[in-house]
Amino acid sequence: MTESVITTDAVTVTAVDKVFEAAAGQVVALSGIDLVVEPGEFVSLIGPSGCGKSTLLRLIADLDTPSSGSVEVFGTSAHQARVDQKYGIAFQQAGLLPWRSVAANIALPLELHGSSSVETRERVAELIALVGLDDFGDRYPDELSGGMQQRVAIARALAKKPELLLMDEPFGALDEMTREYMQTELLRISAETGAAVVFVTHSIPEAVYLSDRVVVMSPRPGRIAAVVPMALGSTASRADDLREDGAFFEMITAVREALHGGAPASSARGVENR
Ligand SMILES: Nc1ncnc2c1ncn2[C@@H]1O[C@H](COP(=O)(O)OP(=O)(O)OP(=O)(O)O)[C@@H](O)[C@H]1O
Repeated sequence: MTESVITTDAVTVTAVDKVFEAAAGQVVALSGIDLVVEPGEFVSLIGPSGCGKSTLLRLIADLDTPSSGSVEVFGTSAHQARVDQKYGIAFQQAGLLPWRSVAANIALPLELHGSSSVETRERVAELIALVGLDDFGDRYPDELSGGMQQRVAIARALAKKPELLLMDEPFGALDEMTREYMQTELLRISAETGAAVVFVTHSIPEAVYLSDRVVVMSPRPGRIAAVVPMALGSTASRADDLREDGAFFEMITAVREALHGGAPASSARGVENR
């Protein structure tokens, strides 16, 4: 007799449409979206400006609801997953509270969830070490660089040990060197925590470097045009020198061609080749 192992997807998006009622009429932001993200998998969403990347992430995060179709997170509704704090979320702006220290910012979700002060202190110390901010726990956000602020935001998102991280251009405001460094750090952190990640980006190399699969979207209405698997080995084993590897450039070309419907072409509006 063979044993069957039942695994629950991290994210299951089924036949999702999203229509906004705007003053100028209806905007069909998403149409017929089907997407499954496996536990521990790193999936990036890329596509031209306005193709619905942020809208899709917001539906997964239960910050908005689909017009039709369904979104499940670890087998429950997106709403229930939010209530159960099954995911952490990080945006382009770190969104830290300026009057709270680094440690107190990271502690916030734990305090809101009623963790004891001993538990909170121990978990905050673990998280500060995880994101490499030892010695900065007592500092305030305005004393930190942009990259350090994003580390705090990532630590805060991980506070409740979520098995899913939702990230909307978290490194978009960083300079190129800091951005590459943070990408490598994010892969280390996601390997250490085992969390699945859904990551919105405008950068093709960023999507390629980070992802197991890159989801390429097309606009008006926002659809999934292609899903490109990255033949670059496990994300946990990727290091900086991958950026100079021929296989890396091949994957960049594959994503760029998918963005242009298979034809080699110049850059799509809102998508960066750097
Ligand atoms: N609250 C809203 N009301 C009306 N229209 C909206 C709303 N939110 C998004 N849209 C529209 O839905 C479409 C998709 O927007 P969304 O922000 O998801 O795109 P995006 O791919 O993340 O864009 P960008 O790359 O520029 O951030 C756009 O046409 C946008 O104008």
